[in-house]
Amino acid sequence: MTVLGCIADDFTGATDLAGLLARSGVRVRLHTGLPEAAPGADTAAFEVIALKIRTAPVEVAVAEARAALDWLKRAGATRFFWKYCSTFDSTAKGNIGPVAEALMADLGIGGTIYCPAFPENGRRVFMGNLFVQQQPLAESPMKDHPLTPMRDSNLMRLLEPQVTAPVHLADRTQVALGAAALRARIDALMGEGRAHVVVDAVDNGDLRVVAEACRDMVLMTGGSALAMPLPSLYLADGTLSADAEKAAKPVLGRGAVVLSGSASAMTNAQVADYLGRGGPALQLDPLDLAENGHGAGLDWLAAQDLARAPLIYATAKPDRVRAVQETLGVEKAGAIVEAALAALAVRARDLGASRIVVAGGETSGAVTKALGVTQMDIGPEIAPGVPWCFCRSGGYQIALTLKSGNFGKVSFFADALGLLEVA
Ligand SMILES: Nc1ncnc2c1ncn2[C@@H]1O[C@H](COP(=O)(O)OP(=O)(O)O)[C@@H](O)[C@H]1O
Ligand SMILES: O=C(O)[C@@H](O)C(=O)COP(=O)(O)O
Repeated sequence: MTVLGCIADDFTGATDLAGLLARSGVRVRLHTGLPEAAPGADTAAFEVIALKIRTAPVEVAVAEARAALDWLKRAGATRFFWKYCSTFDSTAKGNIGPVAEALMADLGIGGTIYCPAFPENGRRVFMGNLFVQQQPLAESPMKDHPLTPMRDSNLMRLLEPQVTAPVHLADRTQVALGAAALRARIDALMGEGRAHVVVDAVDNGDLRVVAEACRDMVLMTGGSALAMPLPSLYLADGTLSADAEKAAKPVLGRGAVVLSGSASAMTNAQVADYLGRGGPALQLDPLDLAENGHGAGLDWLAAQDLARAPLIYATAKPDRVRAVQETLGVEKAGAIVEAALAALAVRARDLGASRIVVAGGETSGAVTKALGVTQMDIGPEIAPGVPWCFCRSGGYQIALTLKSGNFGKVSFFADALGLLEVA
């Protein structure tokens, strides 16, 4: 029986959430996209549905999230988690707020909480302001994100234009009073009407207090780290019985490929590190892709020794990305790169790559869809929030890791490839 039904707004975010829940040893099942079949009798305690709605039009995002909620309800879930990015990636239109309000309406509830903090990756919320390492969000590299540039650090100001009900803050002084006092404060802030409450958290201890205070709420929203304590809280209070079924480790071949479509500061550093190791690499130029398609990339890939894990990347510095976007438009530039990397992933798999490393949230969504992956088991964690996932694609058993642009150490690509045993 499903205890918690989770909806994630992108694919990297979903593997992040599933990986953190799975740390507890409970069974977590990840669906990429809305499952076609109705829930069966074998639902996992934690079911995660990965959508690709972070930058979708609001109506599309809301419709898909509501369909996912309906599936999770039919799986037996009575509590739900809406997972968005730890850097609150969204625009004034949404989609964090509109999806939360649609879920609240469908669940018949008046309020929910918002806490994107992910301290292990340097995301902390203090007095309603989101920090990335030591920088306020709007001064961090997220200010230059190609699709959702974050130009304000204050979560209340970011959320207000996205919702119709009032936005409040339960700050760290209230979190410091412990779970019971915090819950009383949140309930008071929510009052009788509809309301949204941003909650501070600067470390995992704070997140445990917030999770403990809110664990029986019908809907919680936040980053993966807020959900992380829930399995142990549910095990402790008997909501969940111990169920430590783990994913079986598949035998994988030596072929691998690294596909990078993230333009984040961290991914730029990771690409530079991997290039420095001297393996085969191909840089994609979006302007060239727009004019000539990605046939040349497919030919290049076919000539590579996949045991050397070639890197194919569109990753570029912000000024280069901006120049491309000015020529092609933001959406078209993104779509062209995503389509090329998705096609290259399919070709790499068909050529024998059984370990596929993908960098970038939108990119991961495009690649996973093209590979026809519908369900994944969670394997070992390469870095906080980035597990290897095992799945089937086109008749092949593969391992896929979907790395958020900002996650992982500089050596992430080599770390990932070094972690799994190959035949
Ligand atoms: N050189 C480039 N020029 C323009 N757009 C790019 C370039 N490289 C990547 N992109 C696009 O930028 C977006 C990056 O988003 P995403 O994959 O979600 O990465 P992140 O995880 O860093 O947010 C994608 O749509 C991708 O196709
Ligand atoms: O919460 C996070 O930071 C991640 O799980 C996440 O959502 C990453 O999104 P991308 O940076 O777009 O990969």
